[in-house]
Amino acid sequence: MEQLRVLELYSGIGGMHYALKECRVPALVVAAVDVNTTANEVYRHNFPATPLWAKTIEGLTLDDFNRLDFDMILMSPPCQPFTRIGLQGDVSDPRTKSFLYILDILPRLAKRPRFLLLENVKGFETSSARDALVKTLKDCGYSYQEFLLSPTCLGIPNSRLRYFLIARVLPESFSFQTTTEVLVAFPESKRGNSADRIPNSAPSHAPPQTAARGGMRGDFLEEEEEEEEGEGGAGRGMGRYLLPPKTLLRYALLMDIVRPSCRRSVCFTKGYGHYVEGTGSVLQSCTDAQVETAFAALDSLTDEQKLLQLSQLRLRYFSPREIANLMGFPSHFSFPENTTIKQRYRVLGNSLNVHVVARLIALMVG
Ligand SMILES: C[S@@+](CC[C@H](N)C(=O)[O-])C[C@H]1O[C@@H](n2cnc3c(N)ncnc32)[C@H](O)[C@@H]1O
Repeated sequence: MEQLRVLELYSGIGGMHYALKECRVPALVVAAVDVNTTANEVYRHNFPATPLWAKTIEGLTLDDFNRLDFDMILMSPPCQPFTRIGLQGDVSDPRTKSFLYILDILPRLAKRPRFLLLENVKGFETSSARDALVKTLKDCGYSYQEFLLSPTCLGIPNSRLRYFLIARVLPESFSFQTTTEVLVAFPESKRGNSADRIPNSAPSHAPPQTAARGGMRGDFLEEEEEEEEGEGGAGRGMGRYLLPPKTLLRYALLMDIVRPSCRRSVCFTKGYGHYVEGTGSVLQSCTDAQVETAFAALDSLTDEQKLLQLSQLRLRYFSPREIANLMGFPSHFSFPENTTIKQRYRVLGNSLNVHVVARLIALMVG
């Protein structure tokens, strides 16, 4: 296959770019576009050779698009207009404007891209934005398939249920039978191509199949460096991720606690490390202690006693590196030194599972 020219829209920290590399399709990202300064710094740090356009998508003209002469669009438009906890502003939310602009540009391009992949949150599938996308694709002569997939379906111990759509320009056809239903698992390829083999052959940080057996330890977690910790355990090593006393007291009962041997964790979102409820799991780093004992009769204790009891578990946040591991970022992915921990959580929370998208790209082009 000749090298595909890929346009990465809403590029963030480059989750799509890593997925493209992982699936080993000969491809070149001809431009990545995003307005977020922090995300762009991380992107540039990891992909210094890729042209990064730090501007709004609505700011690109039809000529700009045509000059890029691309074969594939990979995109993750902002998801807030479609989330359950958002206001579900859908197409009337100003954050959907750039996406509608892309739909307006697509039929007017000098050359229709052969492939298109979109990622968004669960909820997008029932939106008017999705209806507009599907209508545009049909009008422009694409076949498409929609999915709701979580990394757990690849044996990765992290939930992140997301909507995906892959499209291919007719008369080219997909290697699997498309359906109008939203698929919740990867379909079997009729061509017996490489889509199913990606996680085995790719140089990924953690082969999902071993993760399914071994839990998080070894494959996803960083070493605990106890000797580096300062007073109270909140030193420079992993101790810096310990939950502060205030958080322990206020939110202990609301947290999703996992042990290193666990094969699950909840979706990490952009507020992780800052807000506790519903933003991601916390890790019980001392496994000698029992959760049941630490939580026993908490109501009857003074704050001081509660803290003493809860601190046996050594509950800590997953580090940004660990979250990147769970999201399938390769071990050579890194952050610029000046990116704060809070910024790291934010941009990771906005990103995607690289292994899931790698599979989808392989399925799309296969
Ligand atoms: C869901 S995140 C995409 C994350 C990306 N796939 C990754 O792996 O990090 C959406 C991104 O779109 C960017 N964005 C939102 N509106 C934009 C616009 N109008 N033009 C360009 N970028 C935009 C945000 O800055 C954010 O980084």
